[in-house]
Amino acid sequence: MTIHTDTRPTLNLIRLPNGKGLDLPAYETRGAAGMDLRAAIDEDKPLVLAPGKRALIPTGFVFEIPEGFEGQVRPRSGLAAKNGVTCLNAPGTVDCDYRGEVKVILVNHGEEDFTITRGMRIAQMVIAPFIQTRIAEISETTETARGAGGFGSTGV
Ligand SMILES: O=c1ccn([C@H]2C[C@H](O)[C@@H](COP(=O)(O)OP(=O)(O)OP(=O)(O)O)O2)c(=O)[nH]1
Ligand SMILES: [Mg+2]
Repeated sequence: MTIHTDTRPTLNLIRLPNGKGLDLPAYETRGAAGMDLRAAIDEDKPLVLAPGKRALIPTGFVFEIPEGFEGQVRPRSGLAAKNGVTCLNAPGTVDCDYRGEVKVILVNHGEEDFTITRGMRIAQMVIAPFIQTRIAEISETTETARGAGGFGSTGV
């Protein structure tokens, strides 16, 4: 018999009053990189995002992201491709010391109104490791072949 242990880090979360009854953020498939986040808006107050407009949408949860990891709030490609709806600040950064409600900044780059209803999966969050560096001010950098070339310097 093989005993499978789940070695994944744990993501603790707290459900806020506006998250009552919402499905937990979840990985929709076995290999999904991101867990989908749902709109914790009022059932009887759908949010109509007009073309060019943005909105800060609550998810109903506070996440306790493990130390050394961040949450990256990213768009869902389906909303982007079909409706032109994306995360304005993609990827949004959720710090591991943040203890407020995770929110999603959606923008409608499409040509039609986009209606967001309670529980709609509006974005996804990827948990990724990060490092912090020591920061040191210096007077000269090392020489490299690239030098200061960038922004298309190597051609198309
Ligand atoms: O899409 C996002 C981006 C950020 N946050 C929360 C978690 C994050 O830890 C905090 C601060 O984000 P950020 O550092 O990107 O924003 P800021 O404008 O620099 O605010 P602050 O001065 O609070 O750091 O806001 C979200 O809930 N969703
Ligand atoms: Mg900041």
